[in-house]
Amino acid sequence: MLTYIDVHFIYTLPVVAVLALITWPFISRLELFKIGFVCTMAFVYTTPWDNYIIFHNAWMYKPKNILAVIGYVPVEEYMFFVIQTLMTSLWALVFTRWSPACFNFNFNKTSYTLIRWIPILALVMTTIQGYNIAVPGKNTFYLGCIMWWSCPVIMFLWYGAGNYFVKKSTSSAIAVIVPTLYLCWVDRIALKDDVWHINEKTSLNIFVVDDLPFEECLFFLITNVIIVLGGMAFDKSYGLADTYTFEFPLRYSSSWKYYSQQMQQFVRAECDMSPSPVNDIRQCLNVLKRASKSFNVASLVFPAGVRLHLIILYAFCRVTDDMIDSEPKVGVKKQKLKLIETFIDELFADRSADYDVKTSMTPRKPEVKWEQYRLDLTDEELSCFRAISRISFYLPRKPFYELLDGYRWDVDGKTVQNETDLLLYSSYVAGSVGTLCVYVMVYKSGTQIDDDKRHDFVIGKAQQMGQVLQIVNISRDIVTDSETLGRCYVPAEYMDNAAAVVNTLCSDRDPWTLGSEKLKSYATRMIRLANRYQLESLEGIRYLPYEVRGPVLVATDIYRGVACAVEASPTYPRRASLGKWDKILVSINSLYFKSLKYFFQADRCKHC
Ligand SMILES: CC(C)=CCC/C(C)=C/CC/C(C)=C/CC/C(C)=C/[C@@H]1[C@@H](COP(=O)(O)OP(=O)(O)O)[C@]1(C)CC/C=C(\C)CC/C=C(\C)CCC=C(C)C
Repeated sequence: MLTYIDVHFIYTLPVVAVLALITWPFISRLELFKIGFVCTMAFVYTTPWDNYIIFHNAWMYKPKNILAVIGYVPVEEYMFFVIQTLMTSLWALVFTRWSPACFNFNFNKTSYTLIRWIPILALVMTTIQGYNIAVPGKNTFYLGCIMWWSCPVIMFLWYGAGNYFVKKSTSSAIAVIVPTLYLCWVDRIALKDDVWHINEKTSLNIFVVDDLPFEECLFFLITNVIIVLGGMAFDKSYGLADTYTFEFPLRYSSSWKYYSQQMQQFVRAECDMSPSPVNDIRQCLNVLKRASKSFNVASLVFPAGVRLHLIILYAFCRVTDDMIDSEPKVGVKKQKLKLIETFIDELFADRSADYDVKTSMTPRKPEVKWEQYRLDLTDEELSCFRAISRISFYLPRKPFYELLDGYRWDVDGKTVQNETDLLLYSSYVAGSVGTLCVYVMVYKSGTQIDDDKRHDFVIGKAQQMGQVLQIVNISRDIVTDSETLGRCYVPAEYMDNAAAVVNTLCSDRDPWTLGSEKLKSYATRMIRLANRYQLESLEGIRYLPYEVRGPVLVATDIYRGVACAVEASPTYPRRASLGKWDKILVSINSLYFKSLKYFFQADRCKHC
């Protein structure tokens, strides 16, 4: 004989536990706030209704099957409000987190208005109808109570997030239907075992399957719609703030100003906003997808806001790097470099120091003279420039100028004489990127590194990590750098006859004549150099916001997998890479297991 608490121990809590195990790496501060808020609202909104309905005997419990009663409701039922909300929210997280929120915005005014208002009209009528038929003692009582109780809250949520819910209809449907079917199945077991009993006098006595009244199915369906819609209301609001950084300038914090901004984000119809930032982000994502499978996969595990801004940062770095690399004429290369430099000067014209950032209440839009860029850039490049200009207010200027120093190195055709040169070049083009990634992750997680010593320590490690990845990149690309760019980053000190080898790689562009063995020996030596710094650089991870520690490890481990592929190959591979499944396995291992190490002793910093 089952009791109510048995139902939780056997059927609901284990499912929540499994879902929590699957989703914990994705539960960022914002996600935690969202789930906590939806659970609290579910509890507060359902408690009076449930007391009212049990008071009117719509359903009842045998005293021996429950632990205790508060008001008219068993404690296990109060637990149910929270457990169901947790279960459905975690399940929904698995299905709804993968595409950037802004891609689900509806910019068509007519369809937006129809999708917003027609269901609201229907819900108003259903509320009134529900109120009329919810007469205690009548067989429409339970149905009527569900109708008048649920419709107002759906109406409210639909106003802000209905269009978003519709745009994401497939994942919304999976998020709602699966937990509904599961809870109906559990309900049927409990009803059969008489854990609770639905009063035939206040129910329609229509059964969806034997022993399962229609109202019970409707109840689970509607409550799951409310939970999923509630979660999506947050996703849409967060998405608006991530996309329209100047219109919604406050980042996540527990302050009334932020909550009020969030309310504005919730009610704001995205069709009243410009679609241009979203189109730019789409272009940025195309750049990432085309250029780097590794970072594309890794980006998926970052919290949504961090991910979006990392994509923008990646795309800007990628297109500027390509602008220089893909141009054969040195003169034009120099002009392009100048153009990028002018843009960076304009972006950071208001800064007084290298690491001065503008994160105050209303970040100033940088004054960029777009006409010259419209003339000289492709549409895709222009999109990436516009996108970075929307997030540059919280980024420091120094790393951008370091990136320029790296590009200048290439334009000037400087050679890499020794490992010191290799490390310097790598710190310019990738150490700088590491610093910028830290600023994105800290700002978008709503945290800050207050302590100067700790800031310097973390930035140092991020730069080191960038250098490590760049050296791996160079070890992998000896052949492509030579064939496509006529360039060599292998330190001359590694070569027996440096002038001849550099000539073969840079002028003849014929790397294979050096022999696979020699190429592999250069690569292996550089990878050994990278390995020397790699472990050290990982020490910085534990001081990053907790929600990005696992994802950073995924990004760096996937990328470092390339080094293993080079080392494991018997000959020098043309372009070593990890297969799709290897990337997935590395991600799972880094996210769920290896990252655990960085969650402990986070505050015992030996170095700062
Ligand atoms: C997840 C995600 C989207 C991350 C984006 C990271 C980012 C902004 C990368 C910019 C990459 C870029 C195009 C830079 C221009 C210079 C360059 C070519 C650098 C090389 C990158 C390789 O990119 P590529 O497009 O060639 O990729 P494929 O090889 O084709 O797959 C680099 C090797 C640099 C990469 C360096 C980083 C990502 C910095 C790593 C450091 C951190 C994430 C900070 C970690 C923090 C601590 C405290 C350790």
